[in-house]
Amino acid sequence: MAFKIGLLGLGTVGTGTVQILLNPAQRHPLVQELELYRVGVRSLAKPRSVALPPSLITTDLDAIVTDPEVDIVVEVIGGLEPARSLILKAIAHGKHVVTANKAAIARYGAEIFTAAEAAGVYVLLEAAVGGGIPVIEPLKQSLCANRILTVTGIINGTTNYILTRMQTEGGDFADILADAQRLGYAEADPTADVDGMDAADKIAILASLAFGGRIKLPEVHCEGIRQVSAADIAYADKLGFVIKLLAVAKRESQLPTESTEQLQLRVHPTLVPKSHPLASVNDVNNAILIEGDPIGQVMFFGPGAGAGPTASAIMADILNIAAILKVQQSGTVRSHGTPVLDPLLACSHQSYCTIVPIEALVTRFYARFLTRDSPGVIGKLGTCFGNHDVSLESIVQTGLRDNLAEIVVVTHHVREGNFRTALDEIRAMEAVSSIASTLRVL
Ligand SMILES: NC(=O)C1=CN([C@@H]2O[C@H](COP(=O)(O)OP(=O)(O)OC[C@H]3O[C@@H](n4cnc5c(N)ncnc54)[C@H](OP(=O)(O)O)[C@@H]3O)[C@@H](O)[C@H]2O)C=CC1
Ligand SMILES: N[C@@H](CC=O)C(=O)O
Ligand code: NA
Repeated sequence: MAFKIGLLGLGTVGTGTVQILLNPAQRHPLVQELELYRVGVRSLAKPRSVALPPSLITTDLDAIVTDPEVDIVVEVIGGLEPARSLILKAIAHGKHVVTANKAAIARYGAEIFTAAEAAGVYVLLEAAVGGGIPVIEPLKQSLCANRILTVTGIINGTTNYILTRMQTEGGDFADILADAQRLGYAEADPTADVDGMDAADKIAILASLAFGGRIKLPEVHCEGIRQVSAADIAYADKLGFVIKLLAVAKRESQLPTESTEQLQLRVHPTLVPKSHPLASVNDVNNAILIEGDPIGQVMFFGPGAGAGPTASAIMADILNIAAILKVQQSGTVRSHGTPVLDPLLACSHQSYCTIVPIEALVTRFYARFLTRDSPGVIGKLGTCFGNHDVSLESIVQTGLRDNLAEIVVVTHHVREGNFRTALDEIRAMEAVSSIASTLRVL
């Protein structure tokens, strides 16, 4: 008997998923036991790049998630509503759910997973982070014996694509973003990509899995790439760095004996040393570097967006569920009432993680100043930083821009609050025209 799939959405990811479902040859034999039963869309009139019988397609998505015949609902419509309500309704009707929707999971994960636990169904989301890269399942299963210390990732394909092209060809931001949209990488509203919110959603999901607690999304510090200029990219290059939008989740207390469990959780453009493994992750590729005890460092790398890669992750989740259903059907697993869920696949956190405020963060910074070209300015900047306990690794005048001296500073590890206070004082100095940019350094 085939497992029936109710697919919500036939856009980039939905189409990629249908292409796999309709072409099972040379894939896992279980793919042949899946039946594309209904497909929900917004517009029946829209031309589709996959040929499906019109009777399969409907605009009544409610009817799909409540249909007693459907075993697995695949939600790839995106956005918050009606995605959230449809997922909850599917769960209430005993359906397992597969979703790529990091925005909905990062905001409503607590509600969704609590409902799934009560109903005894799985909600799987491999496609939601890192597109085609297997990272959710490895975190839940292959790495589950580790104490995770840090998760550092390039987890937005659109911004990595934009930064890579700005770096290599110095192209125009708007043109490159339009290319990312055309290639199906960007969200329906690309603001979420460009301003870091998409990466914030994803790091919240990864942190929850890595550190075993729920995350309040507004506590994730989030900066996007709009302020990254061609000048910063050029200076970073001269100093031996590339600029990447990094998402970081880090346990503050590295010792298991320390009682307070606090996390750093942040997304921001970062100067990454060219020798670092994340520096060479280019274009739409994503990479997630995980440090755990006892494994050490392990990096997951691959295509972070696009139809085929994301559909690969969706299909992995569908097949995981189908495999469990098959075992249950064969009678080797008996369940009474609500089925018992596989604890490594399900998600049952109850408590919230504590996030450290960004002012308390200790990190390195790069800053670029435009000042009057007069004697003593570098000294004044250095003294001000020193007064606030901000130790400098380098301070150089790089040249003149618009008749102003351009001074670039790289700090040692400093407390963010101290650095910001020093900047406030520097901004008020008569000789300082502007602080053109500040970026963190890995
Ligand atoms: N694109 C990518 O590379 C990746 C996307 N994701 C996630 O996957 C999800 C889907 O993304 P993507 O495929 O790019 O999105 P698209 O915009 O390409 O497709 C969305 C699909 O959902 C349908 N849809 C949207 N809203 C409704 C609604 N209210 N009622 C009925 N149907 C609706 C649309 O119908 P119609 O076709 O009729 O307009 C369309 O078929 C998102 O959550 C996204 O974040 C995750 C990883 C990578
Ligand atoms: N818009 C996202 C798509 C995948 O999650 C991205 O660019 O990474
Ligand atoms: Na993934």
